[in-house]
Amino acid sequence: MDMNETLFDRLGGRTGIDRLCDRIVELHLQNEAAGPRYQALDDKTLDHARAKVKEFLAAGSGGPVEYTGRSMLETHTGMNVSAAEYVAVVDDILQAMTEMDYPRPVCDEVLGIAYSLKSEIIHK
Ligand code: HEM
Repeated sequence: MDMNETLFDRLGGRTGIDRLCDRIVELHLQNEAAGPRYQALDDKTLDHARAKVKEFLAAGSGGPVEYTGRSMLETHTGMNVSAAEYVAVVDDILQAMTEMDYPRPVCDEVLGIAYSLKSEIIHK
């Protein structure tokens, strides 16, 4: 592995990240635990959230992108997201990455980012 390559590059740049996030949101919509949260959104709100998630991962993985969305705390405050919903969302991330054949170390890095955000998202 080229250690100079950013996570953004290893995710396939913006093309790979956009495709990955599309699949993650598709899985969220079908998810038994977390699905209702996303099904409840109107198309415009869901499209907006999907676009911001792409930007968030592109910026957070070291890509040449600025995140212009709301903070994780601000976004999820008032939702009272449960720990079970959180696990369900992280499961979808791993499933999408596995389907897309990302190497395990790349999956682990993304899951690490997801877990690092947990306290900003659940029970808020
Ligand atoms: C790794 C964990 C997560 C990340 C990185 C994440 C990221 C984001 C981002 C970037 C947005 C859009 C922010 C904006 O509009 O400016 C968003 C919105 C949203 N997230 Fe999360 N999220 C996570 C976990 C969750 C969980 C566990 C749930 C609950 C099942 C959830 C439910 C939602 C909903 C419903 C919205 C749309 C809010 C709205 O605009 O009304 N998220 N999330």
